Amino acid sequence: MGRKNRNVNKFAQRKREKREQEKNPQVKPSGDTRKDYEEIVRENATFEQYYKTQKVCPEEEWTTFMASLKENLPTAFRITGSKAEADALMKVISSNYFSALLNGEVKDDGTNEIVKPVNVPWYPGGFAWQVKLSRTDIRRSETLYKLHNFLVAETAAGGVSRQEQVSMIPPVALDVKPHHKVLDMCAAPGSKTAQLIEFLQAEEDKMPTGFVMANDVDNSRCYMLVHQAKRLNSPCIIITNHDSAVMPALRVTDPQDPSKTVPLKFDRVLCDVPCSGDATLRKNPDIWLKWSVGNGNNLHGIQYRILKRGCELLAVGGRLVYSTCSFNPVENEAVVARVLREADSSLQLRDVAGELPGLKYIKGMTHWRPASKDMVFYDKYEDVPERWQTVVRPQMFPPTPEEIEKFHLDKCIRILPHHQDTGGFFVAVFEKVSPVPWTNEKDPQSEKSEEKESKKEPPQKKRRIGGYREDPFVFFSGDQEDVYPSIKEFYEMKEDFDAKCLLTRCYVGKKKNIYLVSPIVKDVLKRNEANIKVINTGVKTFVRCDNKNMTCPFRLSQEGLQSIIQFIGTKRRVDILREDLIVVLQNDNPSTPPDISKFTEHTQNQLKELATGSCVLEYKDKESNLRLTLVGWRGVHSLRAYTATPDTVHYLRLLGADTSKYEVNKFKAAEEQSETDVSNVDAMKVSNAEEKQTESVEDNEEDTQTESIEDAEEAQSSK
Ligand SMILES: C[S@@+](CC[C@H](N)C(=O)[O-])C[C@H]1O[C@@H](n2cnc3c(N)ncnc32)[C@H](O)[C@@H]1O
Repeated sequence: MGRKNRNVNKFAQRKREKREQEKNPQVKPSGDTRKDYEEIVRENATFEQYYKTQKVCPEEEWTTFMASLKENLPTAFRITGSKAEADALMKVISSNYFSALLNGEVKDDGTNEIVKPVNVPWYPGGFAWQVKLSRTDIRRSETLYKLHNFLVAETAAGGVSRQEQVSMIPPVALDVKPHHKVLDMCAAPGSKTAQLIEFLQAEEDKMPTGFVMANDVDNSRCYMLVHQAKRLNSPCIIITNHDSAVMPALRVTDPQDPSKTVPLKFDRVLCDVPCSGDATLRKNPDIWLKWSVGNGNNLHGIQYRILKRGCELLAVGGRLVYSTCSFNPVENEAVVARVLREADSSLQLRDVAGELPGLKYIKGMTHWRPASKDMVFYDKYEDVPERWQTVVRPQMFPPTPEEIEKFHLDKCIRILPHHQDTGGFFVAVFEKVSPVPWTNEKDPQSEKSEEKESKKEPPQKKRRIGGYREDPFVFFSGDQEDVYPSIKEFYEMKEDFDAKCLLTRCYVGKKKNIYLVSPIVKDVLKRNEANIKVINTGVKTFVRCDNKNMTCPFRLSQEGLQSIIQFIGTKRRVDILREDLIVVLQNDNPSTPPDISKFTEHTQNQLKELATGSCVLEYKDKESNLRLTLVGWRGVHSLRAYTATPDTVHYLRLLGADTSKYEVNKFKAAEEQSETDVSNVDAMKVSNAEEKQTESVEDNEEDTQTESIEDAEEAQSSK
């Protein structure tokens, strides 16, 4: 029997498939079951019997509950970025991309009702939207081609995150602030991690003092997290690859005495655990075919162990969210109750309904009946036949009347699909009021042994982690570092910038990219080198560009600009006017950058004083407070921006400029193709296949686009 290879490189596999598909558009990429989904009979008698018995839904709502589960899932998305940027994008969406929907031009296929976009009431800032159309509906509608293009491009630029509405709840319930140390225990593919980072970075212009550690046991899925982190350009994220049930104990510098360390405890922990996923039936209809009562039973153990470890790593006074996309009380309340039972009042459930205004839900359950695979239900463990006793465990049973009083499981939140036309979801919010009794959190002896552990010598060469070779993380030694003095001089780096937070990914050889991490991230990495498997960290801040008439061999990188700009002096900054920035962005062909004579006198005067090379283009709209900062390049006679295409379009949109050259109407394109003797049907097929491909990878695949564009531009400008 062949052994399952956990370490298949899914990105490489997808790229191979993409190449295959370009040759033959009829070939479906692996995992693309969308067409099959339309053919799936959305029924499962065992599923119905199980959940009817559990009473997961009030009896009078059962028919609506089941009917809703059989419908396709609406599309939901969030607007990201700073408040001013998100406000500007909201305006653009309402006036340009929602116009067909707001004008009542789009109707629901089934009910023929007019489809209107719904603002999600409980999402902070009103930045989340839901439209009662599936992704496929939007993709296939000519009326909505602009909205579709917008969603795809803005997802790539990081202006929008497409995410199921209910999946947005845990990070909001976690209430993350910029100073929090946050652990996301089961993070991949990373939609919630992205939200955590957004909340952490809520204060524009300030580097957060907290950080997010995003962990996943699956090595290849960790690279989906790398993609998310890259979109958000954060110096405050560490991606790790551990079984979170045995997540290592980490240490940080003692703030009272920097010569010592203290255990790292997290202010916020997210346990979005692996689950049977049966509340995602609307998005994943194949679950109708394979649902079994055994799935939930089998997952209870690992869910409990992850939650328990999360509670250990949580700081006293901190908050932990446990969530699943399952309806099953064995995966939900039973896990919560099991940990509360062991916690002996050190943990308490918190009622967060008030923090999610307008969210419809039902309260957590206090009674359920575990079942074995043969669909026999049990009221107590003693009734379970011996052959099922290793599967149906005593801890899966509901709490006693005394425990019901004590645990307050009714503070858990259950969302059913018909509540607000979403998938189902379960959320429990814990607060830690004292150390958990099963660990020796107060015992200095145990802390000492942990300290010894984390003081091991760092590995001197690349480590092999889960089958992949990870490049090392090599920190600068400050002003003594060979390349830093030229960077410091060229960009007039301020004295309070800690160059020791810069790092490269090689011990020897020419440094190509220089990354930046925040001081706390650096501390965590340095103090725990020997016992954490770090997959990625740091935001690309400087990129080598030799032969460019520059006294400094490094240009700025757009990814890291936001994090470093506060430390850059005035010499390399250009205060650019709106009309000039539009000229720069609209002339985005790197081989024909706009001539300096094309700009206003205001901008030209500054450029006269600016030596050739990398610079910062700064634009501020006084009325809206919208501030854009872009990496520019002052050529001998020209000025251009160093932005990848999705970012260019994003900035043009924010500036209210014309983006029509990027708004390809694939339906018109297909028509034109059919006129040139290509079958209309075939052209549409190709176009649809390409888009399916984009959609299937957009949330998952590493974003190589920015890199390749930057490389191409670099090649151009070094000519
Ligand atoms: C429900 S998904 C998480 C979704 C993610 N939080 C998001 O919002 O995108 C569960 C994840 O848990 C990971 N996982 C499963 N067992 C794990 C373990 N023992 N430790 C850490 N991660 C685990 C899986 O690889 C999977 O990526």
